[in-house]
Amino acid sequence: MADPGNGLAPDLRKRIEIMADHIARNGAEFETTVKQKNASNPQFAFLYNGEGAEYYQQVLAKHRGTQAPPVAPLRPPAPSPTPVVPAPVMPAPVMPAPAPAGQFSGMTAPMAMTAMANMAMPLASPPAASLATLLRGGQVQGAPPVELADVLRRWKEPQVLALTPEVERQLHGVIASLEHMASRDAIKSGRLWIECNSALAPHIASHIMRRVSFLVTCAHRLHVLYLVHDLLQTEAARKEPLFVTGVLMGVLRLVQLWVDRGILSAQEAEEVKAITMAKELPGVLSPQPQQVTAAAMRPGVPGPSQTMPPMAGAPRPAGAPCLAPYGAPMPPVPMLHGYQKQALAGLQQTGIQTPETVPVGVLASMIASVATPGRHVRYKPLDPAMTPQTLPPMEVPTPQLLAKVEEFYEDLQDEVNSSAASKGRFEEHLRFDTDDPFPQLFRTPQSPPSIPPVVVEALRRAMSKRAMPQALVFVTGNAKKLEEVKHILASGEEELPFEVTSQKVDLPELQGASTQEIAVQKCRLAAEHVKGPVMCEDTSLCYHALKGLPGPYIKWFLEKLGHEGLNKLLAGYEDKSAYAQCLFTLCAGPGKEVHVFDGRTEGKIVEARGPKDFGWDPVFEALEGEGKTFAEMTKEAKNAISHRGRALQQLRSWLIANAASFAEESK
Ligand SMILES: O=c1[nH]c(=O)c2ncn([C@@H]3O[C@H](COP(=O)(O)OP(=O)(O)OP(=O)(O)O)[C@@H](O)[C@H]3O)c2[nH]1
Ligand SMILES: [Mg+2]
Repeated sequence: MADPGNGLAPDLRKRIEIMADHIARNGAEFETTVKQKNASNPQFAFLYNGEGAEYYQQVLAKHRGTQAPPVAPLRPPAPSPTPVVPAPVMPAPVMPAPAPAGQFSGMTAPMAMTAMANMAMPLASPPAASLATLLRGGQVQGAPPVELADVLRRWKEPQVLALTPEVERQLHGVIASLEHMASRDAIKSGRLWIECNSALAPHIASHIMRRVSFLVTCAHRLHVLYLVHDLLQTEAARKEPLFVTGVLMGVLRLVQLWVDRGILSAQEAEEVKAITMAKELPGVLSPQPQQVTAAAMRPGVPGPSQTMPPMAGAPRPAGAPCLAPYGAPMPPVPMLHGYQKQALAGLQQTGIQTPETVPVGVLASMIASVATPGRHVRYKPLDPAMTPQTLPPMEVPTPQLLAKVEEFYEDLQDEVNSSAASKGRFEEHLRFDTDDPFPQLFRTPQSPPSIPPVVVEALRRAMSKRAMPQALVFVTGNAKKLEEVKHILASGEEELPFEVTSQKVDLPELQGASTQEIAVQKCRLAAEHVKGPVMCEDTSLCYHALKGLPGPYIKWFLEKLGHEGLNKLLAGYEDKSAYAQCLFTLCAGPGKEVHVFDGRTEGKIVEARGPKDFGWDPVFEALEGEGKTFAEMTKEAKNAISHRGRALQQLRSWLIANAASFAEESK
């Protein structure tokens, strides 16, 4: 087919393309107005089937994703028999669209949260004005005109105050808890946390905004949005909202931003604004919700219950975490191209409408409801059936996690059994517990009165336990070492402030490096492997006559030469002395500092005596061993003087002295 644009003057082509773009974005009323304004302008004859009309229809159809209608033969514009009253047009945006980076900084809490609605979902594109149709199920009458330019002039960006690292860390935890699922519990505890920190609400909201920009999956964004939704709903149900004031202007500005970005047409924005300004929430939706929904869904586009793809421009490499680690530099802001609207599928709308029964994109009306004095929104907690979850398969809870849950419920039960006493203690904690690792969480005057103190206390205790690492993993491939380490730790006077578990991993060991370097490298690998706090050890047997050899390579010497060979190595030397060295290493997690603890025992190499179940024990006679080889000694006697016992004793003392900082480092 011939290109109808061929042969047109370049400037006419350009004019046509620009006009088609504007009209496609701004809708039918915009087109009507432009036509009326240019009825006698030959430069826009293509609007009236004049020169370039076919090309114009083609470009327009391309923008709208439809087929171009056939163009009628050239004819002059028909004079209108009656004067046509121009339809209202959206005022031209007076604010430039902000750059993507930092676009949400400086917003108030609710505004920032509203903006999240904007960012939360890449959705299906309903037909034009379907958003309004879904919202209203009929005409919105009497919406007062909004002087947008005036609103925008008066609206000021609020100052953003920094959060303390501790609060930011806790917020990170709240967001991370929503990565896979917006479970009731996760939403509820997230909301309680924000409420407990309501004095910092605007700060928290802007931080949520910042972090939400970097969440890779839309499911995660959506879940954070549910948290915000729940928070606002709870706020709305309060007589005196904690922090939502002066929201309306922010909402209006956001609507304008949505128009600027092509998310809403001018027509849709006008209707959203009308709803935001309306005195009442819209009534019951259309009696045929299924039909509305079907019309709003585009075939082939995943519905809310299906898996949504990650945001455009932010592909997630396999296995990469959804949430940037706390304190990590943020990656570039994902582009927001591709955001489109969608209705929630399958909503059965009956009875009084609450904001939750309205598709998520309608946060504007929710917030306006909250912000307007005297307007009350019925609170309805999140219903998982109404909140689509795009979940990866659930991980099976680890026995450790289950044990912690068990412990929590035991604590709770204890508290219920002695509630009077616990109440007193709870109040005491509120005032005096300066060691509380989560002070902001439980010491604010606005702790919700609805939470029974026993629950808060149990939660506080559970959380302070969480301040310690769940487990310190001893990584070794050597069962005999593990046996000795367990024995040494169990027999110590002071209990290690960490629960030591073990993982059997044969880690590769550096060659040609010093014993110290080998041990440090081994521990780093272990921390990477475990992704958490670890301890390791590396044992050497060093002959003085051989200037420290075999040293860290004793494992391979022993394997190839056996006990006899280990003796023969010294055949040509008078000096049979040697020392056993154990380097215990400790690391709080991947990339963290490795602490080294060096334990040594002097002795000499002798002919094998005693049980042969552990390494070179039968050929090593310690100076303090009263003539016995390590193999001939009891476990207790060996551990009391052994290289391992000594290194582990140092590690234990260090950990006891540095428990809090190590626990902090391992988070
Ligand atoms: O008689 C012994 N008394 C000990 O007290 C002792 N501690 C370690 N060893 C042996 O010395 C080599 C060290 O190598 P090593 O530190 O790399 O250990 P490993 O590779 O077996 O385990 P790990 O590295 O996974 O922890 C290995 O052959 C160990 O069996 C010992 N022999
Ligand atoms: Mg080894």
